[in-house]
Amino acid sequence: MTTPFSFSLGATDGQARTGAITTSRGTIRTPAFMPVGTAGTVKAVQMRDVKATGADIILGNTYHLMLRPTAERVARFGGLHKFSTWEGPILTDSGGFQVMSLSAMRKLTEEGVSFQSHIDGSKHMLTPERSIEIQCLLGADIQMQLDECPPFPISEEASLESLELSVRWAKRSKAAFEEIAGRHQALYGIVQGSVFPDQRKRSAEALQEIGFPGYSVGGLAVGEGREAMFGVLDVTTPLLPKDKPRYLMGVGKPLDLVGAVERSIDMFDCVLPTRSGRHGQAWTWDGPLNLKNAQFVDDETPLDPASDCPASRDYTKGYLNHLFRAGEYLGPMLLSWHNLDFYQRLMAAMREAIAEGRFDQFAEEFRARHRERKG
Ligand SMILES: CCOC(=O)Nc1nc2cc3nc(NC)[nH]c3cc2c(=O)[nH]1
Repeated sequence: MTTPFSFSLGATDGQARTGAITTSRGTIRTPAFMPVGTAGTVKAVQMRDVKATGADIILGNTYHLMLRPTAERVARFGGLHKFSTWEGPILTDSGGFQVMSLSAMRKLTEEGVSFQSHIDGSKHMLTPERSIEIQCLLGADIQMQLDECPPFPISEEASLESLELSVRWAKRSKAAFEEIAGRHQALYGIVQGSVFPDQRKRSAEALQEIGFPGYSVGGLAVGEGREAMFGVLDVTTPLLPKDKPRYLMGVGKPLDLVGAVERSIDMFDCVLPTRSGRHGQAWTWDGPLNLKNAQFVDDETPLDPASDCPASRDYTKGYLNHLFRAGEYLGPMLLSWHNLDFYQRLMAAMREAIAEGRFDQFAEEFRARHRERKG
């Protein structure tokens, strides 16, 4: 655990950029997509297969793991890497977003968030300090400050109050992190301010005052829509230091990823490839396919013959259709695996296009080909 966290910028092409994040557990090629490993598992996909798709880093959720099996038990197993057998870098969230979206009886105060577990109703308190303690017990290489993700829409004054709280929690998170984290670990600040440009500026400046090795853009992908999200990125990313990674949380569909890379985002996480895969939706260069659809019953072609991922190359759409109609476990397993492989191929294609100075052309061709809705 000696290699300190560092980010080196590679090629740039307009606002888009490539880079490499060095951690003590390996290098992350950016722009990067992080498969979501909510409860210490990327649902229905083995870690060796997640790695085979090209993922350099996965995400773990503090809220889920603190409730079950608890952070202390994961620590007794040697941390989340050993427990889950994922040997590469792990990023954990701070738990705030999921407490607000999953737990019951939650009460938010200056101190933190008290809530009842959605699993067994047990009472818990998440403070900036406790969130950092949990993320350190898990052994996360990249950690998040505890923040408040405001609902959308929200009034300007309520949004300002929320971002000010998140800034105070950023300070407390960093103080706690400096007390107990290792030099190989990094803590990101989270920019809030909803859809208000002046508030995004205020949040970005306040966080840089505190100083972080990376910055997340929070408060997005909460129903504001693609154009409003891009609009917030247009005003926010230019305010952030160019030599530090920018992470857009909870995003997104392939067209969201392309548009956000175009607006200089370096890191993404989203449950979409795995969650939609479990329900029969396959993501492809031409757009999403619902493999349960009758049109695929006799389809003898694979999802992507050009891929080296067995799930994309070795199975016909007709077989996948059959698996989902029969309710077979292998259906969600193969489609989650394929979707993760497609997402990594998209990220690799974007990294290559940026490095070769042809990202605009790539984005234009992708947007022309990738039909999100039929017709
Ligand atoms: C992943 C690290 O996140 C945090 O610790 N806080 C945080 N998480 C978010 C997750 C989000 N997911 C979506 N859409 C699916 N939007 C999100 C926003 C946040 C956020 O503001 N703050």
